[in-house]
Amino acid sequence: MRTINRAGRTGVRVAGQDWDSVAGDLDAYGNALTGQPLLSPTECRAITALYDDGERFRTTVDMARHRFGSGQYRYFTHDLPELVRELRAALYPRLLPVARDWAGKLGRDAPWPDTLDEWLTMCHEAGQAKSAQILLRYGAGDWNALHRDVFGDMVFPLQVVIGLDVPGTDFTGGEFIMTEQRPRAQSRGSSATLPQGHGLVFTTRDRPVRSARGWSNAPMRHGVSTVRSGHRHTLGLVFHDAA
Ligand SMILES: O=C(O)CCC(=O)C(=O)O
Ligand SMILES: [Fe+2]
Repeated sequence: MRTINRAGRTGVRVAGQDWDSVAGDLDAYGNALTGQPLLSPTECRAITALYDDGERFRTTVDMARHRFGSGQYRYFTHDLPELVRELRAALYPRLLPVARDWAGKLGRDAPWPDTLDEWLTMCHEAGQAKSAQILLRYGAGDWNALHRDVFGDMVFPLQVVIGLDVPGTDFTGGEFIMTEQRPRAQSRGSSATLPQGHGLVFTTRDRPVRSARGWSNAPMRHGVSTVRSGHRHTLGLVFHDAA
């Protein structure tokens, strides 16, 4: 795709985000929008156009068939588009301080090395060797059930979804939604509309929340509310690989 030569810009855009603000929102809500786009509208359209290029993907999931909701998503092969590879590698070290901080608060090991490549080698050696990067396509009536993208013991605690369409113009409905299961209490919900090209960083499995005795573990789930009209595409970046 033509964006290949501009892939270096992605690293610049990742570096230009206000990561302190992202970390603050992650601590408060378990999810955080990037304040600035990670992808230009042209790049968003180029990635969306890949959806119909079957060679790019290792598997296609019909969400209704698995009772995951309604709609479709496709797992990229390891031969990721340059832009996607660069984005994932640039995001990993930005999320690492939060991952390590959360593990410390929960009294857990923090097995994640400084670079994504080293972490992926660990995933592969542990038997999680398949690409987990996905492109999702939702039409009117489609939705994504509340879930967690965990494929085994190797888990990076944060992931990123990037909106590829313009909400309100290309589609209506289709909000990103999250629930936080509070210790010994009812769950809290949150939602986000993803502006085109913007990323939403969110909790993969669980996160520390303050409790009377220090920190408790709050299980989190994410999904997408029903798309009312149009089409909604997203790029899902997960930092561990799949089994
Ligand atoms: O389409 C979305 O906003 C969320 C997709 C999703 O489940 C993910 O990226 O893990
Ligand atoms: Fe997901």
